[in-house]
Amino acid sequence: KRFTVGDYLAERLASIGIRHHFVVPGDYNLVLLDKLQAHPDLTEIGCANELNCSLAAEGYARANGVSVCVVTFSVGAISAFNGTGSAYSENLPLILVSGGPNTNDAGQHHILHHTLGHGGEYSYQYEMAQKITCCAVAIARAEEAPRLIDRAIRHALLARKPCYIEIPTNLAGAACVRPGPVSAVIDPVVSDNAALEAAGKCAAEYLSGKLKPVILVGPKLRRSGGAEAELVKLAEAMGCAVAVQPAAKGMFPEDHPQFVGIFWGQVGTGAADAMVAWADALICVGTVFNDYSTVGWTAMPDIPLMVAEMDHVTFPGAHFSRVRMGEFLASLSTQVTKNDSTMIEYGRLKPDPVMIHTASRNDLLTRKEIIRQVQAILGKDTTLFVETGDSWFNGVQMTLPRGAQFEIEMQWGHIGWSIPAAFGYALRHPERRTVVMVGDGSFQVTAQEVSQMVRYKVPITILLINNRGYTIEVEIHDGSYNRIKNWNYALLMEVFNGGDGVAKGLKADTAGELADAIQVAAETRDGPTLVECTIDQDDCSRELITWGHFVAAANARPPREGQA
Ligand SMILES: C/C(NCc1cnc(C)nc1N)=C(/S)[C@H](O)COP(=O)(O)OP(=O)(O)O
Ligand SMILES: [Mg+2]
Repeated sequence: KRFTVGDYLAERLASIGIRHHFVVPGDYNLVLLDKLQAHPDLTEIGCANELNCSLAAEGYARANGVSVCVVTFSVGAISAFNGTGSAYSENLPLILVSGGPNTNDAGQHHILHHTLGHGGEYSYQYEMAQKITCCAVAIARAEEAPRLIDRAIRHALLARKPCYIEIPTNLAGAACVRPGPVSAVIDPVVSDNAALEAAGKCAAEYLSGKLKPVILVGPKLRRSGGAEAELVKLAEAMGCAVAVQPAAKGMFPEDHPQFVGIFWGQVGTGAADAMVAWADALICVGTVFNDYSTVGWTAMPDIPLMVAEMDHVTFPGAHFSRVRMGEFLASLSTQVTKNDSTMIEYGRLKPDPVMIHTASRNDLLTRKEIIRQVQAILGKDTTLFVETGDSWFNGVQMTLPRGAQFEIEMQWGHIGWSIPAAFGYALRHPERRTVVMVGDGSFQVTAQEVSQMVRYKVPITILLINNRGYTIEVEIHDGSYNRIKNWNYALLMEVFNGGDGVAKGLKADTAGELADAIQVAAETRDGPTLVECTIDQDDCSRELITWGHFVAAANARPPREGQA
């Protein structure tokens, strides 16, 4: 049997640990899909559309570390660019593979279907892909496939960013040599010893004489290839307070005695805001200070920072390249001296879930009651996905028990991300309980992927918070455009079952109905359970209103002199 370009790609994908590939077929990629499907370690997962396909791959990369999405040229890839953008901004190595035109058509003024129809060059997609990936390759001859495929995949793994591989429809089945050792693609970059040592000395200087050091954890702690264990070791060597940015929730254990809460300005939790403001030294690990995580730039640390990133460390007045985060944290934890002055009584988190009043069964459902009931089901094997919307604030306020995971897409913030992303994630982690909190507006964007959860029997609990519209936008700046057409969401499961599925769609208008629905979902392992939770349109968190005000103010800043 001839070994082909498609087989080469399949072999590489399997050898870097991918077990599921997300696809939407099209005549530019059918032969390629045959080759991928033929690989014994790869399972083909069909998606309803390419936006969902790319977002499912984004979610899979959260679980697996790397993922692949395979689409057809132009009409497919341009939708998949959105999930690729999410992977880029969320630092996830998603491999975007697109079928491409037959190599005989380029430069012949042939007008091809699915393309812009000008009969000219067909490199526009590859050029667009270069903007949203760390490495884009378009294979023009089978002989160059191994070099280009290996280069793209290695770049993605090292940079923790998506890459792009374009394979013409008539090359997927062309003869190709077999891949060499996979170590050539996956071997990590290690620190430069001299830089590592110098960075350690600089850190000791930065910390010496400081009275109140605090560690601030950001999302790139995990996204940089996981230095979470080293971070706990450093924190325990110092004994100081540890605050966590909202997009990093769950990356430091919340039951740890040094955890002081989520640092999100005045909408954070516990003592985090006060402790970060009080610190005289901040060790920032994988932090991202964007407009949303700083509450419209109102919650920015105002002291000189020490920042550890995936492959460099910076201090006030010093920068050290090729210092890997994990190695730096590990070496630092052997050098620092204990300084637990920030572990004051005020900082110790009180588990506040008990503070929420328990509604009686017939009470109309409220946001707080939903939080209370979801908090009660969080366990060591739960992963909670929180969608853009008030679900961000509801989820951030929950307390994660040891082992519970939290997934949020706070940099890209694409409403609807959570449905396909949770689907991709749960395929890779069938042993975990995946729970999604998603608003009605977001759900309407990618609802089709629930049918794939039914098809692949993925046990996900979807808590759809129906507050009749785009409430985040209402709090930022209201208008008619924030109203949406209400659906009968619970009935959708009948539609998605299509006569042969068994998934359940339940409606919860009262506290009792929610409790019953959560119980049904907990017992359902052979497919998703959708619970439509009805709450009042104005029942949103105080934090959303505060945050919305400051984000609106940041958006409204007048143009600078000469910009108007
Ligand atoms: C429309 C938009 N953001 C703008 C937006 C528009 N388009 C995409 C793809 N992503 C986005 N974030 C947002 S946050 C809605 O309030 C979400 O509504 P919903 O899911 O219903 O949640 P809440 O009611 O809790 O806000
Ligand atoms: Mg809503």
